[in-house]
Amino acid sequence: MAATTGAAAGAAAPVNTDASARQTLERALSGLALKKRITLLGSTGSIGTQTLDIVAACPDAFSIVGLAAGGNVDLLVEQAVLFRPAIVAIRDASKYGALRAALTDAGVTCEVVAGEEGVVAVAAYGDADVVVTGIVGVAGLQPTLAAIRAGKDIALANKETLIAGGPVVLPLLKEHGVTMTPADSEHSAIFQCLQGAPADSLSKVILTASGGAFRDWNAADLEKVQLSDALKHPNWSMGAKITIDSATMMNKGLEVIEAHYLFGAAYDDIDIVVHPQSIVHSMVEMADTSVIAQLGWPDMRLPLLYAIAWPARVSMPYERLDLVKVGALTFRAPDLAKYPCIELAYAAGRLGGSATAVINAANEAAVELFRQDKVHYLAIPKLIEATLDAHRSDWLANPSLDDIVALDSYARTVVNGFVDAGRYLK
Ligand SMILES: NC(=O)C1=CN([C@@H]2O[C@H](COP(=O)(O)OP(=O)(O)OC[C@H]3O[C@@H](n4cnc5c(N)ncnc54)[C@H](OP(=O)(O)O)[C@@H]3O)[C@@H](O)[C@H]2O)C=CC1
Ligand SMILES: CC(=O)[C@@H](O)[C@H](O)COP(=O)(O)O
Ligand SMILES: [Mn+2]
Repeated sequence: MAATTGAAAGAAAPVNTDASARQTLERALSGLALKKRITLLGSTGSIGTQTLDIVAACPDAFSIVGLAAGGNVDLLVEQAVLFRPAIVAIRDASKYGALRAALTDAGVTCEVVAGEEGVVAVAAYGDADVVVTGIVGVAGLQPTLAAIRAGKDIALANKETLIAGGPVVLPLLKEHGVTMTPADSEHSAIFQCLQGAPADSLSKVILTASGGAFRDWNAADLEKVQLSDALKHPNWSMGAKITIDSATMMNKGLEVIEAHYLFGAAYDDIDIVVHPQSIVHSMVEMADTSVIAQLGWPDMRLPLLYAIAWPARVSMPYERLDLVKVGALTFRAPDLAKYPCIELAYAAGRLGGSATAVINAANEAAVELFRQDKVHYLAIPKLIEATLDAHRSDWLANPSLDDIVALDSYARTVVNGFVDAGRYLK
C-alpha cells in the first residue's frame, strides 16, 4: 500500500513511527535518564490498576501526578495513599464529600475535584508528561482533548476516544506537538514493529484477534448466549465492556478503525487474523513482503509500559516468553457471518467522517442494554447496523467536536428508541 496516508486514506499521517534510527537512539537515551510524571485517567479499572503496578515496580522511572476514577472511592483512596498524587478526581460528584473525608482520614493532602469538569481538570493538570487514558467509552474523549490542549503526551488505551473523535483528535495532536503512543496491545505491537521503519515502507497491518468468548461456539448456539458467557474472555482479564466487545468481535472492528487513525493505513490494507493463543500481538507486512511481529504473554503491563516509557525499554522481571511452553501458534480467517460487527466496523471506517462516532455510540448503547438484560447478544450488531443506516442521510465528512458530541447522543437515542419500540431485541 506504500503507507497510504493523508487525504487519500482520510487519515492523518502515521503517528510516531518514522523516526530515524539515530533519533530513536537519542530519544531512548534521554528517555532512560528521565523520570516520567504520569497522570492516570480511569485509575480504578483494569488499565488503571495495571499501570499503577508498573509505577509501583519502577519508582525511579515513574511518578504519579493525578488520578481520576469513576465512582470507586475506596480504591481511589488506597491508590492516593500509595502514590501521593497532587490531585484526584471522582467523576461521580455525589461522592466528592466521602472522598474528601476519606483522604483526610488517611492523611493524604491533595487537591480533590469532582464531576466531568474535575476529570478534565486532572487531565490537564500540572507538570505531568504523559496522560494514560484508561477511562472506558467515549467518556474519555473530553479529558483526552483537555490533556492534548495542555500539551501532555497521551498513552492511549481508551480506543473509543479515537474511534469517535479521530477527526478532531488527530489535528489537535499536530497543533499541540503532542505524541500519542498506543497502549492497546495490537497497536503497541504494530508501533513496536514500525520503530525505525522508513516512511512509506508499511504495506499491510495484520491485527490478531483471540476470537473472544465464543470462538469455539457454533454460530447456531449463539442464540443461547447469556451475559455471564460473554464475560469469559479466553486470554485476557479486562473490564466488562471491552470483554463483551471481544465476544462480538466489535473490539477488533474498533481496532481496525484505531489502526487506520494511528498508522494512516487504508482499510483495504488492514487485515484481521484469528490467533487463539494471543501470543503474537499483531504484525506488519512491509513493502518488500517481510512480515514483522511482536510477541509476548497476554499481559497488558507490557504495552502499557512501552506506551509510557517510549522510546526507552525499561527492564522488568516479568515471566519471559517461552515458545516451547506455548507449543503451537495458529492462525485462521475470522468468520464474518458469525461476527457481523467486523464488517459493520469496516463499513463505518470506509464511510469515515461522522460514521465511526455513530457506530461507537451505537455499540456502547447496545452493549449497555445487553448488560442490563434488555436485549440479547445477537441484537448488538443489528442495533449498530440499523443506527448506522439511520445516520447515512445526516452523515458528515468533517465533523466538529460539537457534531461528534451531538451524534454520540443521537446514536444512543436511536438505539434506545428501537428497543423501546420492541425492535431488534434478538
Ligand atoms: N483492560 C484491558 O486490558 C484493555 C482495555 N483497553 C481499553 O481501555 C479502556 C479501559 O478499559 P478497562 O480498564 O478494561 O475498563 P474498566 O471498566 O476496567 O475501567 C474503567 C475505568 O474508567 C472509570 N470510569 C468509568 N466511567 C468514567 C467516567 N465517565 N469518567 C471517569 N472515569 C470513568 C472507572 O472508574 P470506577 O471503576 O471507579 O467507576 C474505571 O476506573 C477502554 O477504552 C478499553 O477499550 C484497551 C486494551 C486492553
Ligand atoms: C488486550 C487487548 O488489547 C484487548 O483489546 C484484546 O485484544 C482483546 O482481545 P480480542 O483479540 O479478543 O479482541
Ligand atoms: Mn486490543
